Amino acid sequence: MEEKAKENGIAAMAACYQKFDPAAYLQYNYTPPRADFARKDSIVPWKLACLHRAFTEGDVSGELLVDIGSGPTLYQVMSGCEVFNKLILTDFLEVNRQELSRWLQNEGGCSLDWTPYLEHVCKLEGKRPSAWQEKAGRLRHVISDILPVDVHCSQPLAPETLPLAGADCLVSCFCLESVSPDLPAFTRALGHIGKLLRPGGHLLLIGALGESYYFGGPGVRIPVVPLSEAQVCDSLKESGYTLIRLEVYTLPQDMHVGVDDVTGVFFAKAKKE
Ligand SMILES: C[S@@+](CC[C@H](N)C(=O)[O-])C[C@H]1O[C@@H](n2cnc3c(N)ncnc32)[C@H](O)[C@@H]1O
Ligand SMILES: O=[N+]([O-])c1ccc2c(c1)CN[C@@H](CO)C2
Repeated sequence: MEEKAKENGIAAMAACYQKFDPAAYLQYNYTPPRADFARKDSIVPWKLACLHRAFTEGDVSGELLVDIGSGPTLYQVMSGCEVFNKLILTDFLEVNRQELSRWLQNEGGCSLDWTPYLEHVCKLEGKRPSAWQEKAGRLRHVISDILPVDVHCSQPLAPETLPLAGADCLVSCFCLESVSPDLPAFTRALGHIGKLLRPGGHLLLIGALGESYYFGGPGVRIPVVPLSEAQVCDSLKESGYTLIRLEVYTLPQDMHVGVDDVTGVFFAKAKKE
């Protein structure tokens, strides 16, 4: 595809995000039924279990963890914050970075109460749920920056952000396929973020399968690259990763809540070659 068409597709996606509504997005995806800690088949507990296992099975280590496309959410780093001493959150939109900063400053005004998430991850770690306050304190202690990011740039973060060797681990959830105009752009973005990762570092990637759109707020319809498992595996391989594990969650009927047409969620643990 010639350069102008690529640029137009990326610009169109950026325009879609100008009306993204963090509070609505959190309401749609991070409250019951999709985030129901009493249900074994709820999506968020499944994601937290995948992340807990991936961060604690012994092969992931280092100093710096970077979350690409954090949005207004924190669940994705609640296990990783126990393994890394420095954590950088990133997002394309200031409204999301501001939502994260409000939580970090602990001065109220957050759109979602993360306590049930912190309690659930404590339980996964064999701690009593009331240890959630220590976990919140650990998370606030290790988050060093909340920075702008653009995965369509060959350098998604400002160059001085990372040590020369790169990050030791990346996590990215529901970002690349939700911000790319097509599959080639998704694969290019995967390559761009891979350059932030040191050789031998790990990528933990969560994303939507079979999704063609989602609502990022009332009436804010955002197109998504509909991915299959095979396409995820091919894109990882093409972008210089070795796949360690791919897990798939298929949505039960009552997890379809009218905010998207996602059919499944994938969790990939991969290593940069
Ligand atoms: C579907 S949300 C995912 C949020 C969160 N990671 C989660 O797990 O729910 C997609 C995020 O990608 C961000 N985004 C949009 N364009 C982007 C770009 N070009 N590069 C990086 N992130 C982008 C949006 O601001 C939004 O926060
Ligand atoms: O069920 N979930 O936990 C969940 C969380 C976030 C998102 C989805 C599902 C599906 N749509 C994506 C945007 O492409 C965002």
